[in-house]
Parts: sequence; C-alpha cells; structure tokens
Amino acid sequence: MSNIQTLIAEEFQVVNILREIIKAERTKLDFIQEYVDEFSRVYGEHSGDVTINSEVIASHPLNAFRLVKHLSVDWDTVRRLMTTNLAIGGVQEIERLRSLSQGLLNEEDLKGAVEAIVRLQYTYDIDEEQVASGTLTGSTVTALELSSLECYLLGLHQAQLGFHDYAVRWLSLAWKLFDQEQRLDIQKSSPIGKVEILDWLQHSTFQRGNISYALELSQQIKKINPAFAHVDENIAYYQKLLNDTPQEIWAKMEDENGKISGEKSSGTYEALCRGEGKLDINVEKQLHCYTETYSKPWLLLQPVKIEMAYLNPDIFVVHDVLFPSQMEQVKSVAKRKLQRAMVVKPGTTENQAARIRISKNAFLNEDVHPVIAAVNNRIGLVTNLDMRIAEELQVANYGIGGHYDAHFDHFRTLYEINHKHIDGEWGDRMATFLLYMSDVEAGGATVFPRINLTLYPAKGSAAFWFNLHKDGLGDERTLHAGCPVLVGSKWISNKWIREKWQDVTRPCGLQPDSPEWDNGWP
Ligand SMILES: O=C(O)CCC(=O)C(=O)O
Ligand SMILES: [Fe+2]
Repeated sequence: MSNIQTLIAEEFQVVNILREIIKAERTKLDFIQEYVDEFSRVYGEHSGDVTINSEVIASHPLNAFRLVKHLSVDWDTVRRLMTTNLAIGGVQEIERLRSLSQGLLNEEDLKGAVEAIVRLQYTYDIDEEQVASGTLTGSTVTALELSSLECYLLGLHQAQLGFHDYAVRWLSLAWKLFDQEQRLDIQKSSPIGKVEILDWLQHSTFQRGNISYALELSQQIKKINPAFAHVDENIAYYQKLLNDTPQEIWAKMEDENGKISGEKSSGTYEALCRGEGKLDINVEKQLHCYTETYSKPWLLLQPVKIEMAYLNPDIFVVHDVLFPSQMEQVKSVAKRKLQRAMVVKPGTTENQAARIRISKNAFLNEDVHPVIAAVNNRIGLVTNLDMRIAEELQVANYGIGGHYDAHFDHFRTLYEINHKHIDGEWGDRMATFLLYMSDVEAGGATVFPRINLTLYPAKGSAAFWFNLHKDGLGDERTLHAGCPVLVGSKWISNKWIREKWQDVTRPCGLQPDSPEWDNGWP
C-alpha cells in the first residue's frame, strides 16, 4: 500500500508534466494555425488561385509587406516550433522521476494487479458486475467504474492463465459494456474492437466445453469481419466437433468444469475469510475474557487483557498491546526496509516473489530503533515467555489483494523430523505472537481452516497461540492463513518465540497434552 501511495503521487506528477506538454503543444499548433489563417485573411477571396491573382495581390504595398513578414520572421518561428519536439523533454522527465522510485512498472506488475482483482472476486464471492461498478459492499471508498477495455484486459489475462470460467465472465461483461458504450457514444479510442472481445470469448467458451456457443460467437465474428484470423477454421472445427459429438455430451463436461471451480470458492478458507464460519458450539460456550498479571509488579496497575478465541488448541487475542504512537514508529522504521516477500523457487536455490504470500516484509533488530526493543519487551511481558531466544520482529504490510495462503508457523512436521533438522539450537517456533498494527477496512482476516476460526485485525490487538503440542510435535490444528485485503492496508508484526529457555515458562511433557503447573497459558 505504501508503494501504491508513492505510485499515485508519481502519477499526479506525470499527469502534470503531460498537462504542460499539451499546453505547450497547443500554443505551438495555435501559432501554426495563425500562420495559415493569416494567409487566408490577407488574400481573402483571392486565396484560391495564385496564377490568376498574384498580380492583383502584389499591387498593394501592404500585401507586399505582409508577404515579406510571412516568409521571413513568421516562417522562422513556424519552422522552429515544428522542429522542436516538446514531448521528448517531458518523457525524459517522467522516466527520470519513475526510475528514482520504484523503477518502471511492466507487464508482470499488470498481471499481478489483475490477479489481485480476481483473487478478491473469488474469495469474497463478488460478481464481476459489482467489481466493475467500483462500489464494494462494506466500504465507503469507491472507484470509477471499469470500461469495456479494462474488463477485456481482465478477461484476457484469465484466459491466458487458463481460468476460463472467469475469462468467460469478464469477457461477456466487456462485450455488454462495449455495446453500451457504443450506444451512448462514449467509446474512447481503443486498440480493441468487438471482434477481439468475441474472439477471446469464443476461445474460453470452447475451452469450457460449450461448443455450440463457441460456434455461434465465431459466426458473429465472421459477420463483423469475414477476414478475421482463423475464423473460418474455427467455424469448420466446431461444426465438425458438434457433428461427431452432440452438445449434450459436451455440456456435461462444461458442468463438471463449473463444479470444480464453483466448489473452490465455497471452500472453508474462503468461507472463513467471508466471515461465514461457525464455531463449534461447545467451544463457544466456554470462551471468555479475563485479565492477567502473572504476579508481575509491572502488570499490577494495568493487567493484560486477554480474550479466548478458541479452546484446544487455545488461541487468544491480547488487547491493547502497544500504544498507537509505538505502532506508527514501527511502521515508519519498517517502511525503509520492506521487501516483497520471497520464497525459494521449487527445485532451485533461487528466491522468487511468492504467489502464496503477497506482502512486503522486513525483519527488524533492536539496533535499528529503540522502539523495537520496547516492543520485544512488551511481548515478553504480556506472554510471560522468555524472550532471550526469539526471532527478530517481522513486520509485514499487505496491500489490496495481498494475502498469505494456509501454512504452519512451526517447522517440526513429521516430514522435517525424518528428513532434516532445521530448527537448530533454538528449537522450533513454539509460539506465534501476531500483532495487528492497523485496522483493515474490508477483508484481511486471519483464519484457521481446521477449527473454523476467523480473527479480524484490530489495531493494537494480537493473536497468540502455541504451534507445538506439549511433547514438542507440531500442532497441525494451528494451520492458518491471511485472507486477501479487500479495501485498505494491513500491517502486522510477528514474533516467533522459540522453544529454548521456555522450560520454566511453558515446560514440555511426555504427552501432546500433558498438564503442567499453571503459568497462565495452556
Ligand atoms: O496475516 C495474517 O493474518 C497471518 C500472517 C501469518 O500467518 C504469518 O506471517 O506467518
Ligand atoms: Fe503464520
């Protein structure tokens, strides 16, 4: 989001430069127009035919004077104007501006932006007409509606990714808007026409198995442009397919495709992101809030406010963890260091920007700013855990569409134990303290798909849970995910607290759920 804000500021500067260029170009054209107009004015009705009238014209001294002025000084100015390219300076200035900040955006960035829109549409089950209208329920922020060209770009990208159901939806909308724009005569000059929309629509329609509709669309293309590339081959091919196998059989295939994609968005993860999850009633009955001091003098005056969000596995929400001013300091320190979250490219040692985790992250050590030590201390105080061995504070910022797919925070799955020892001397990530440093206007919940739990970000609150059973094995019920941000920007800080030194604060046991003496936590 902070990046998007920089980009918006840049876009304003770019448009201002372009306005200047347009103004200068207009002045230039006005002068040239004036040069031509003066000619017509001076010679009036005689301006049509030089051979007949040159003698009459030349006989007046004022005309002779004007002729000389026109051909000397005026022409010089016209020539100078016509040979200077005002745009080049502007373009150089724009490129300099852009290279100073993010670097120029490219097609990959556009793809990312398109994917974010479809991810939101899919997760929150919003139909494309609503997305395109620029108004989202639950948010007061609105945007200008999408044009047919923009809907076409969204559809085209989906088709290229092989998501033909979404491609069909967006391309159909592009078609509808195209006709509407034409009727209302508001079509902007556009590099694509109706046939391009119909062509991708017929392609994705065919891919989904609706051969008779793909044929109908191809016939419409042929009507508009009989010479359109491959249209005859497509028509012949679809006709042959339909002769060999009737549409009823293809239709079954289309239904199957539809079911697969339909099912996904009604999956647990998406339903939880939409807030449709239902907690187990027996768990819900036992949840309550309480305050805790761990008998620490520091906390006597202001005990920790704890809300139980789930029981077994126990998940807590700790309230009022930091002051707003501290969170703003953490964000401003982090902003200088945020980098796009990376994962290792499968089968290589290279890093690549992760699709499963779209956010910007930075690990902050205590040397970068005193506020980081204050935050670490506070986390130690409210969790009553030993903070000598904990990872550096990780700050993450998710922009619109930013998300983190379902994952475990701990390393110690059975697979890891059998194959390698990656948690070293510090032990595994015993607990996660996930602090929300912003409210999120819509979307961005943290969800636990195995226990049907949704936690909503609230600035200054933190989710806290143990990733390991008492016997040290990973608790797979802690699988969790960060839902895509629909409107707004989400800031979190993560503290992963390792096993080492916790023998007193949270002793281990022989059984996964060994009961231990009370230290405030399970
Ligand atoms: O963003 C969230 O809500 C979850 C983040 C998370 O699970 C992580 O960073 O490990
Ligand atoms: Fe996590």
